[in-house]
Amino acid sequence: MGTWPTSGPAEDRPPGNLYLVGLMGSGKTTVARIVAARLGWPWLDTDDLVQRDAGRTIPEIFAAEGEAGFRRREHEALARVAREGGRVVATGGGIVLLPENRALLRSTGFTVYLEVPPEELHRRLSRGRGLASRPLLSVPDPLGRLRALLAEREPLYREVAHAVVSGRRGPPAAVAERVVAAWRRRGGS
Ligand SMILES: Nc1ncnc2c1ncn2[C@@H]1O[C@H](COP(=O)(O)OP(=O)(O)O)[C@@H](O)[C@H]1O
Ligand SMILES: O=C(O)C1=C[C@@H](OP(=O)(O)O)[C@@H](O)[C@H](O)C1
Ligand SMILES: [Mg+2]
Repeated sequence: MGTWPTSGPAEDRPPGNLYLVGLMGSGKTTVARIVAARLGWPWLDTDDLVQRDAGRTIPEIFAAEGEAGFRRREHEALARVAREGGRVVATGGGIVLLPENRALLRSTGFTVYLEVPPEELHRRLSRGRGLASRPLLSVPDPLGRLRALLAEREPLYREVAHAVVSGRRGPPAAVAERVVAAWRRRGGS
């Protein structure tokens, strides 16, 4: 973990972004909106940008272009957001797979890893379209897949994170408060 530029009063909207990373179901999309409301910043989700640009849903992009096509689009979305700055940014869980994305997350903002165990992710995503809307979890053993993804990605989340926050317990608003607290303490990690 490293430092992040801290010029200006603590509550100013900074030049960089506040990024949320973590596995599918860790609450990135839900928590980003609440953090943004608390800080008075705009927010966005790289998955929304990708879907808007493609004119297709994520399952449709995976079906038509494969995971590699999705990753290319996700990188383009992140690169654009990184140039603009000043937002709370929910990312997709696989954003850390590309080294160029990891470099952007390290250097263009403050990145928080929302840590949640796979069993809790599986519980959350088993409701509604949580599994069906995520192609990597549309498999016979989604919990096994989540465990495998965690083993592969956890070192990458830790590599990019300026702070690690538990997203396991409490409602989304409580998790958002932990993220805001980590952001206010930024610079010392
Ligand atoms: N702190 C939480 N406690 C319980 N459920 C949560 C929490 N945060 C998010 N969820 C639920 O988990 C599911 C996945 O959340 P989402 O924000 O889409 O995660 P991500 O963007 O990281 O995949 C949603 O149904 C959401 O309502
Ligand atoms: O972990 C992943 O590789 C993915 C996570 C998803 O976003 P969430 O993490 O918001 O579910 C979405 O980008 C896509 O289905 C791939
Ligand atoms: Mg999301």
